[in-house]
Amino acid sequence: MKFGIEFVPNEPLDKIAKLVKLAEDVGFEYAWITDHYNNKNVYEALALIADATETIKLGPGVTNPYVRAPAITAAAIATLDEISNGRATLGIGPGDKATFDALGIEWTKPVSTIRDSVDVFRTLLAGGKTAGGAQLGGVKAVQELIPIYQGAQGPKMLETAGEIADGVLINASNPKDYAAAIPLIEKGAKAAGKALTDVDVGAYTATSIAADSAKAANAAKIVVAFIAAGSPPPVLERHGLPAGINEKLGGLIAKGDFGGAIGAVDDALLEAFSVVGTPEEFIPKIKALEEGGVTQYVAGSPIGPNKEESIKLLGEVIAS
Ligand SMILES: C[C@H](OP(=O)(O)OC[C@@H](O)[C@@H](O)[C@@H](O)Cn1c2nc(=O)[nH]c(=O)c-2cc2ccc(O)cc21)C(=O)N[C@@H](CCC(=O)N[C@@H](CCC(=O)O)C(=O)O)C(=O)O
Repeated sequence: MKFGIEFVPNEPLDKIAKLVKLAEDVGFEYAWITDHYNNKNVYEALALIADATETIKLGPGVTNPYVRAPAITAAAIATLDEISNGRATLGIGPGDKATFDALGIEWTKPVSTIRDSVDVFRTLLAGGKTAGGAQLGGVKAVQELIPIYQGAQGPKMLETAGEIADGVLINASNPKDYAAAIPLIEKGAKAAGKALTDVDVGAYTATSIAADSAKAANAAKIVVAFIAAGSPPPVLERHGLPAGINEKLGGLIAKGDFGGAIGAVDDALLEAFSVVGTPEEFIPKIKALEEGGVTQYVAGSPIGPNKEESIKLLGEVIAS
């Protein structure tokens, strides 16, 4: 199992860079930085992280082909690859409607848009020219392939990821979600003449680890509340959760009653939408994901009550 870690660039970037260096030191292989317009810029964050680290692979987890033209993303990732001495990875996803509504961007045909953007990335990153005549010049044409990972959850997106991407990053924390996703990824991989083993299946989880189990669980509750609120009925059914819990949590969140939302998150919701506990409790949970076909465990927000402590504890899990 490979290990990755996610950071949201909404805190001081020098602090994030130090935490990524710590993650590298304890054995993490990938650092994924989220990309939302209302946070700090993903590429400036990645440049600082590249400068602070030596071996960890790093990239947006995930950007999208709507807020930046694919050629701009290709130039940004080629630049990151140059300044990180060949450690760049590119995570690309369809983004979300709320973001594009806020930015006045029309969000159409996400599957074909992702597919077309990956074509542009591969052409430009290999030093080629697109049909429209775009070509990277100022950055070293990247000879070796920069791995392209696709953020995906819907069935069509999962199948497309299996077909066109080197990896997939799935916002899910429970083996039941991978039991549903992996056959779709495999179908897409086979359509491209690949095997499932050619695709790095990344579990982009809501992680919270601490020496004290209850503290770990409590730190995850607000994140789980948001995930559950955004989960469609079929996902609730998959996890045996009560119908309407998404609306209930969504209502509490919408009126700013975060205490009420946290209070409504029980063990069943934690089990469905996060991986929480002590290092000893983590090991079988990660094993279960690995047996379910996950090949990269990505420790996503909140990571734990104290990020630095939690990264060190995850290092114990990686070493086990
Ligand atoms: C578009 C959507 O795809 P989805 O994969 O479910 O999108 C949910 C998320 O993956 C998407 O919002 C991501 O951008 C969210 N996301 C992030 N989004 C961000 O904006 N920033 C991030 O940092 C970020 C990180 C991230 C990490 C992992 C991850 O899995 C997702 C992440 C969907 O509805 N897909 C359906 C329908 C697709 C569809 O619209 N099909 C149409 C159009 C077909 C066409 O496009 O040609 C049709 O069939 O007619 C499907 O896959 O079946």
